[in-house]
Amino acid sequence: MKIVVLDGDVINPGDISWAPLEKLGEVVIHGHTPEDMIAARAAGADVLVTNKVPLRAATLSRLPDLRMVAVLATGYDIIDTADAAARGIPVCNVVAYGVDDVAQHAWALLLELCRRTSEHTASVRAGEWKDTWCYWKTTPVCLRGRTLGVIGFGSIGRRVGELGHAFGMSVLANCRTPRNPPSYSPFAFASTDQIFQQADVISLHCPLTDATRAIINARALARMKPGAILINTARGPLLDEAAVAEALRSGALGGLGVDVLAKEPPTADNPLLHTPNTLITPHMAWATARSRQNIINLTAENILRWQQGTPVNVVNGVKD
Ligand SMILES: NC(=O)C1=CN([C@@H]2O[C@H](COP(=O)(O)OP(=O)(O)OC[C@H]3O[C@@H](n4cnc5c(N)ncnc54)[C@H](O)[C@@H]3O)[C@@H](O)[C@H]2O)C=CC1
Ligand SMILES: O=C(O)C(=O)COP(=O)(O)O
Repeated sequence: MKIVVLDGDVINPGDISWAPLEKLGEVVIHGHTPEDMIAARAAGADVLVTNKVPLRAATLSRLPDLRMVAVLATGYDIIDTADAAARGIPVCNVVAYGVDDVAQHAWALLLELCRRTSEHTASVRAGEWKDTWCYWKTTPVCLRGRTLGVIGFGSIGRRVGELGHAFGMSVLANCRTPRNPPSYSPFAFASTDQIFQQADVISLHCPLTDATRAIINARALARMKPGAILINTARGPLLDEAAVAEALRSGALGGLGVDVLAKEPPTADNPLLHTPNTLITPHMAWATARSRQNIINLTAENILRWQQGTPVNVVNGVKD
């Protein structure tokens, strides 16, 4: 069994172990693979392991040896899963490897937008704390009593909701199939429209699909409460970035905290690089050593279960 990792550098810069994968067969690990080198590197591989190297239909058509794809992530929008299914190739993702990491990161962005600790530290360091015992550059925001809208109420969205409840917020949640409401209150399942209209804070935790692409567009922004805060730790293309930038510039949107952008790394003309009240982190919500090791462990488990004929976490319905 030959297993080829197309892009191992980000997930494992050397501080965690590939051993669980290496137990499964001959493993070749590439740091990164440009799209035009995928076919050559995949030659003879039964399993391709990818973190962010895309496997689109045109690429899959050039990989006759391929029998299984293992994604080193939860989000699998980089794979043409329908085309893989048509070729009988199962695609497996990693579920719930770092729920607390991503939820905590969403909250780090939100709390920073409400409290601006870095901005005030910079101000103090710049010598601006003088003549008075207290000052602020932006009025602090308290979240108790406000409404948190969570779009995508799976593993991460649910944890973000729990944290919202702990901060005294009412929680509204939107997902495809509303079920198993949490036990805390106030909580309600809601449509995206209700969330746009009622939430003071909106946090995105749905996958990127045709249904969710640009879910935050000019129309959605126009329905939001003036000064609402938007958090996106899911996928960049969930936002129409130009429309969000305009809403930030006009003040209609009070703050934006994102860990993901439509294009990563961003090009210099990304409109969110220059908007006010904006925090951007470089797709690192997931990246604790524990979570990265969890991904490798769970990917090895996905490959093992597929080898044994009892695949799990198959996202494109191919069961053998
Ligand atoms: N920034 C980062 O480092 C990370 C980002 N992610 C992103 O977060 C996303 C969520 O991760 P998990 O909570 O683990 O996934 P999950 O699969 O547990 O939850 C996703 C939820 O979204 C819902 N959903 C699907 N389509 C929807 C739609 N059209 N409208 C509303 N809700 C919809 C599903 O019903 C489910 O409740 C992933 O898809 C991934 O893109 C995940 C891990 C790390
Ligand atoms: O799991 C995901 O979907 C993430 O976004 C973060 O992890 P990744 O960079 O994709 O390995």
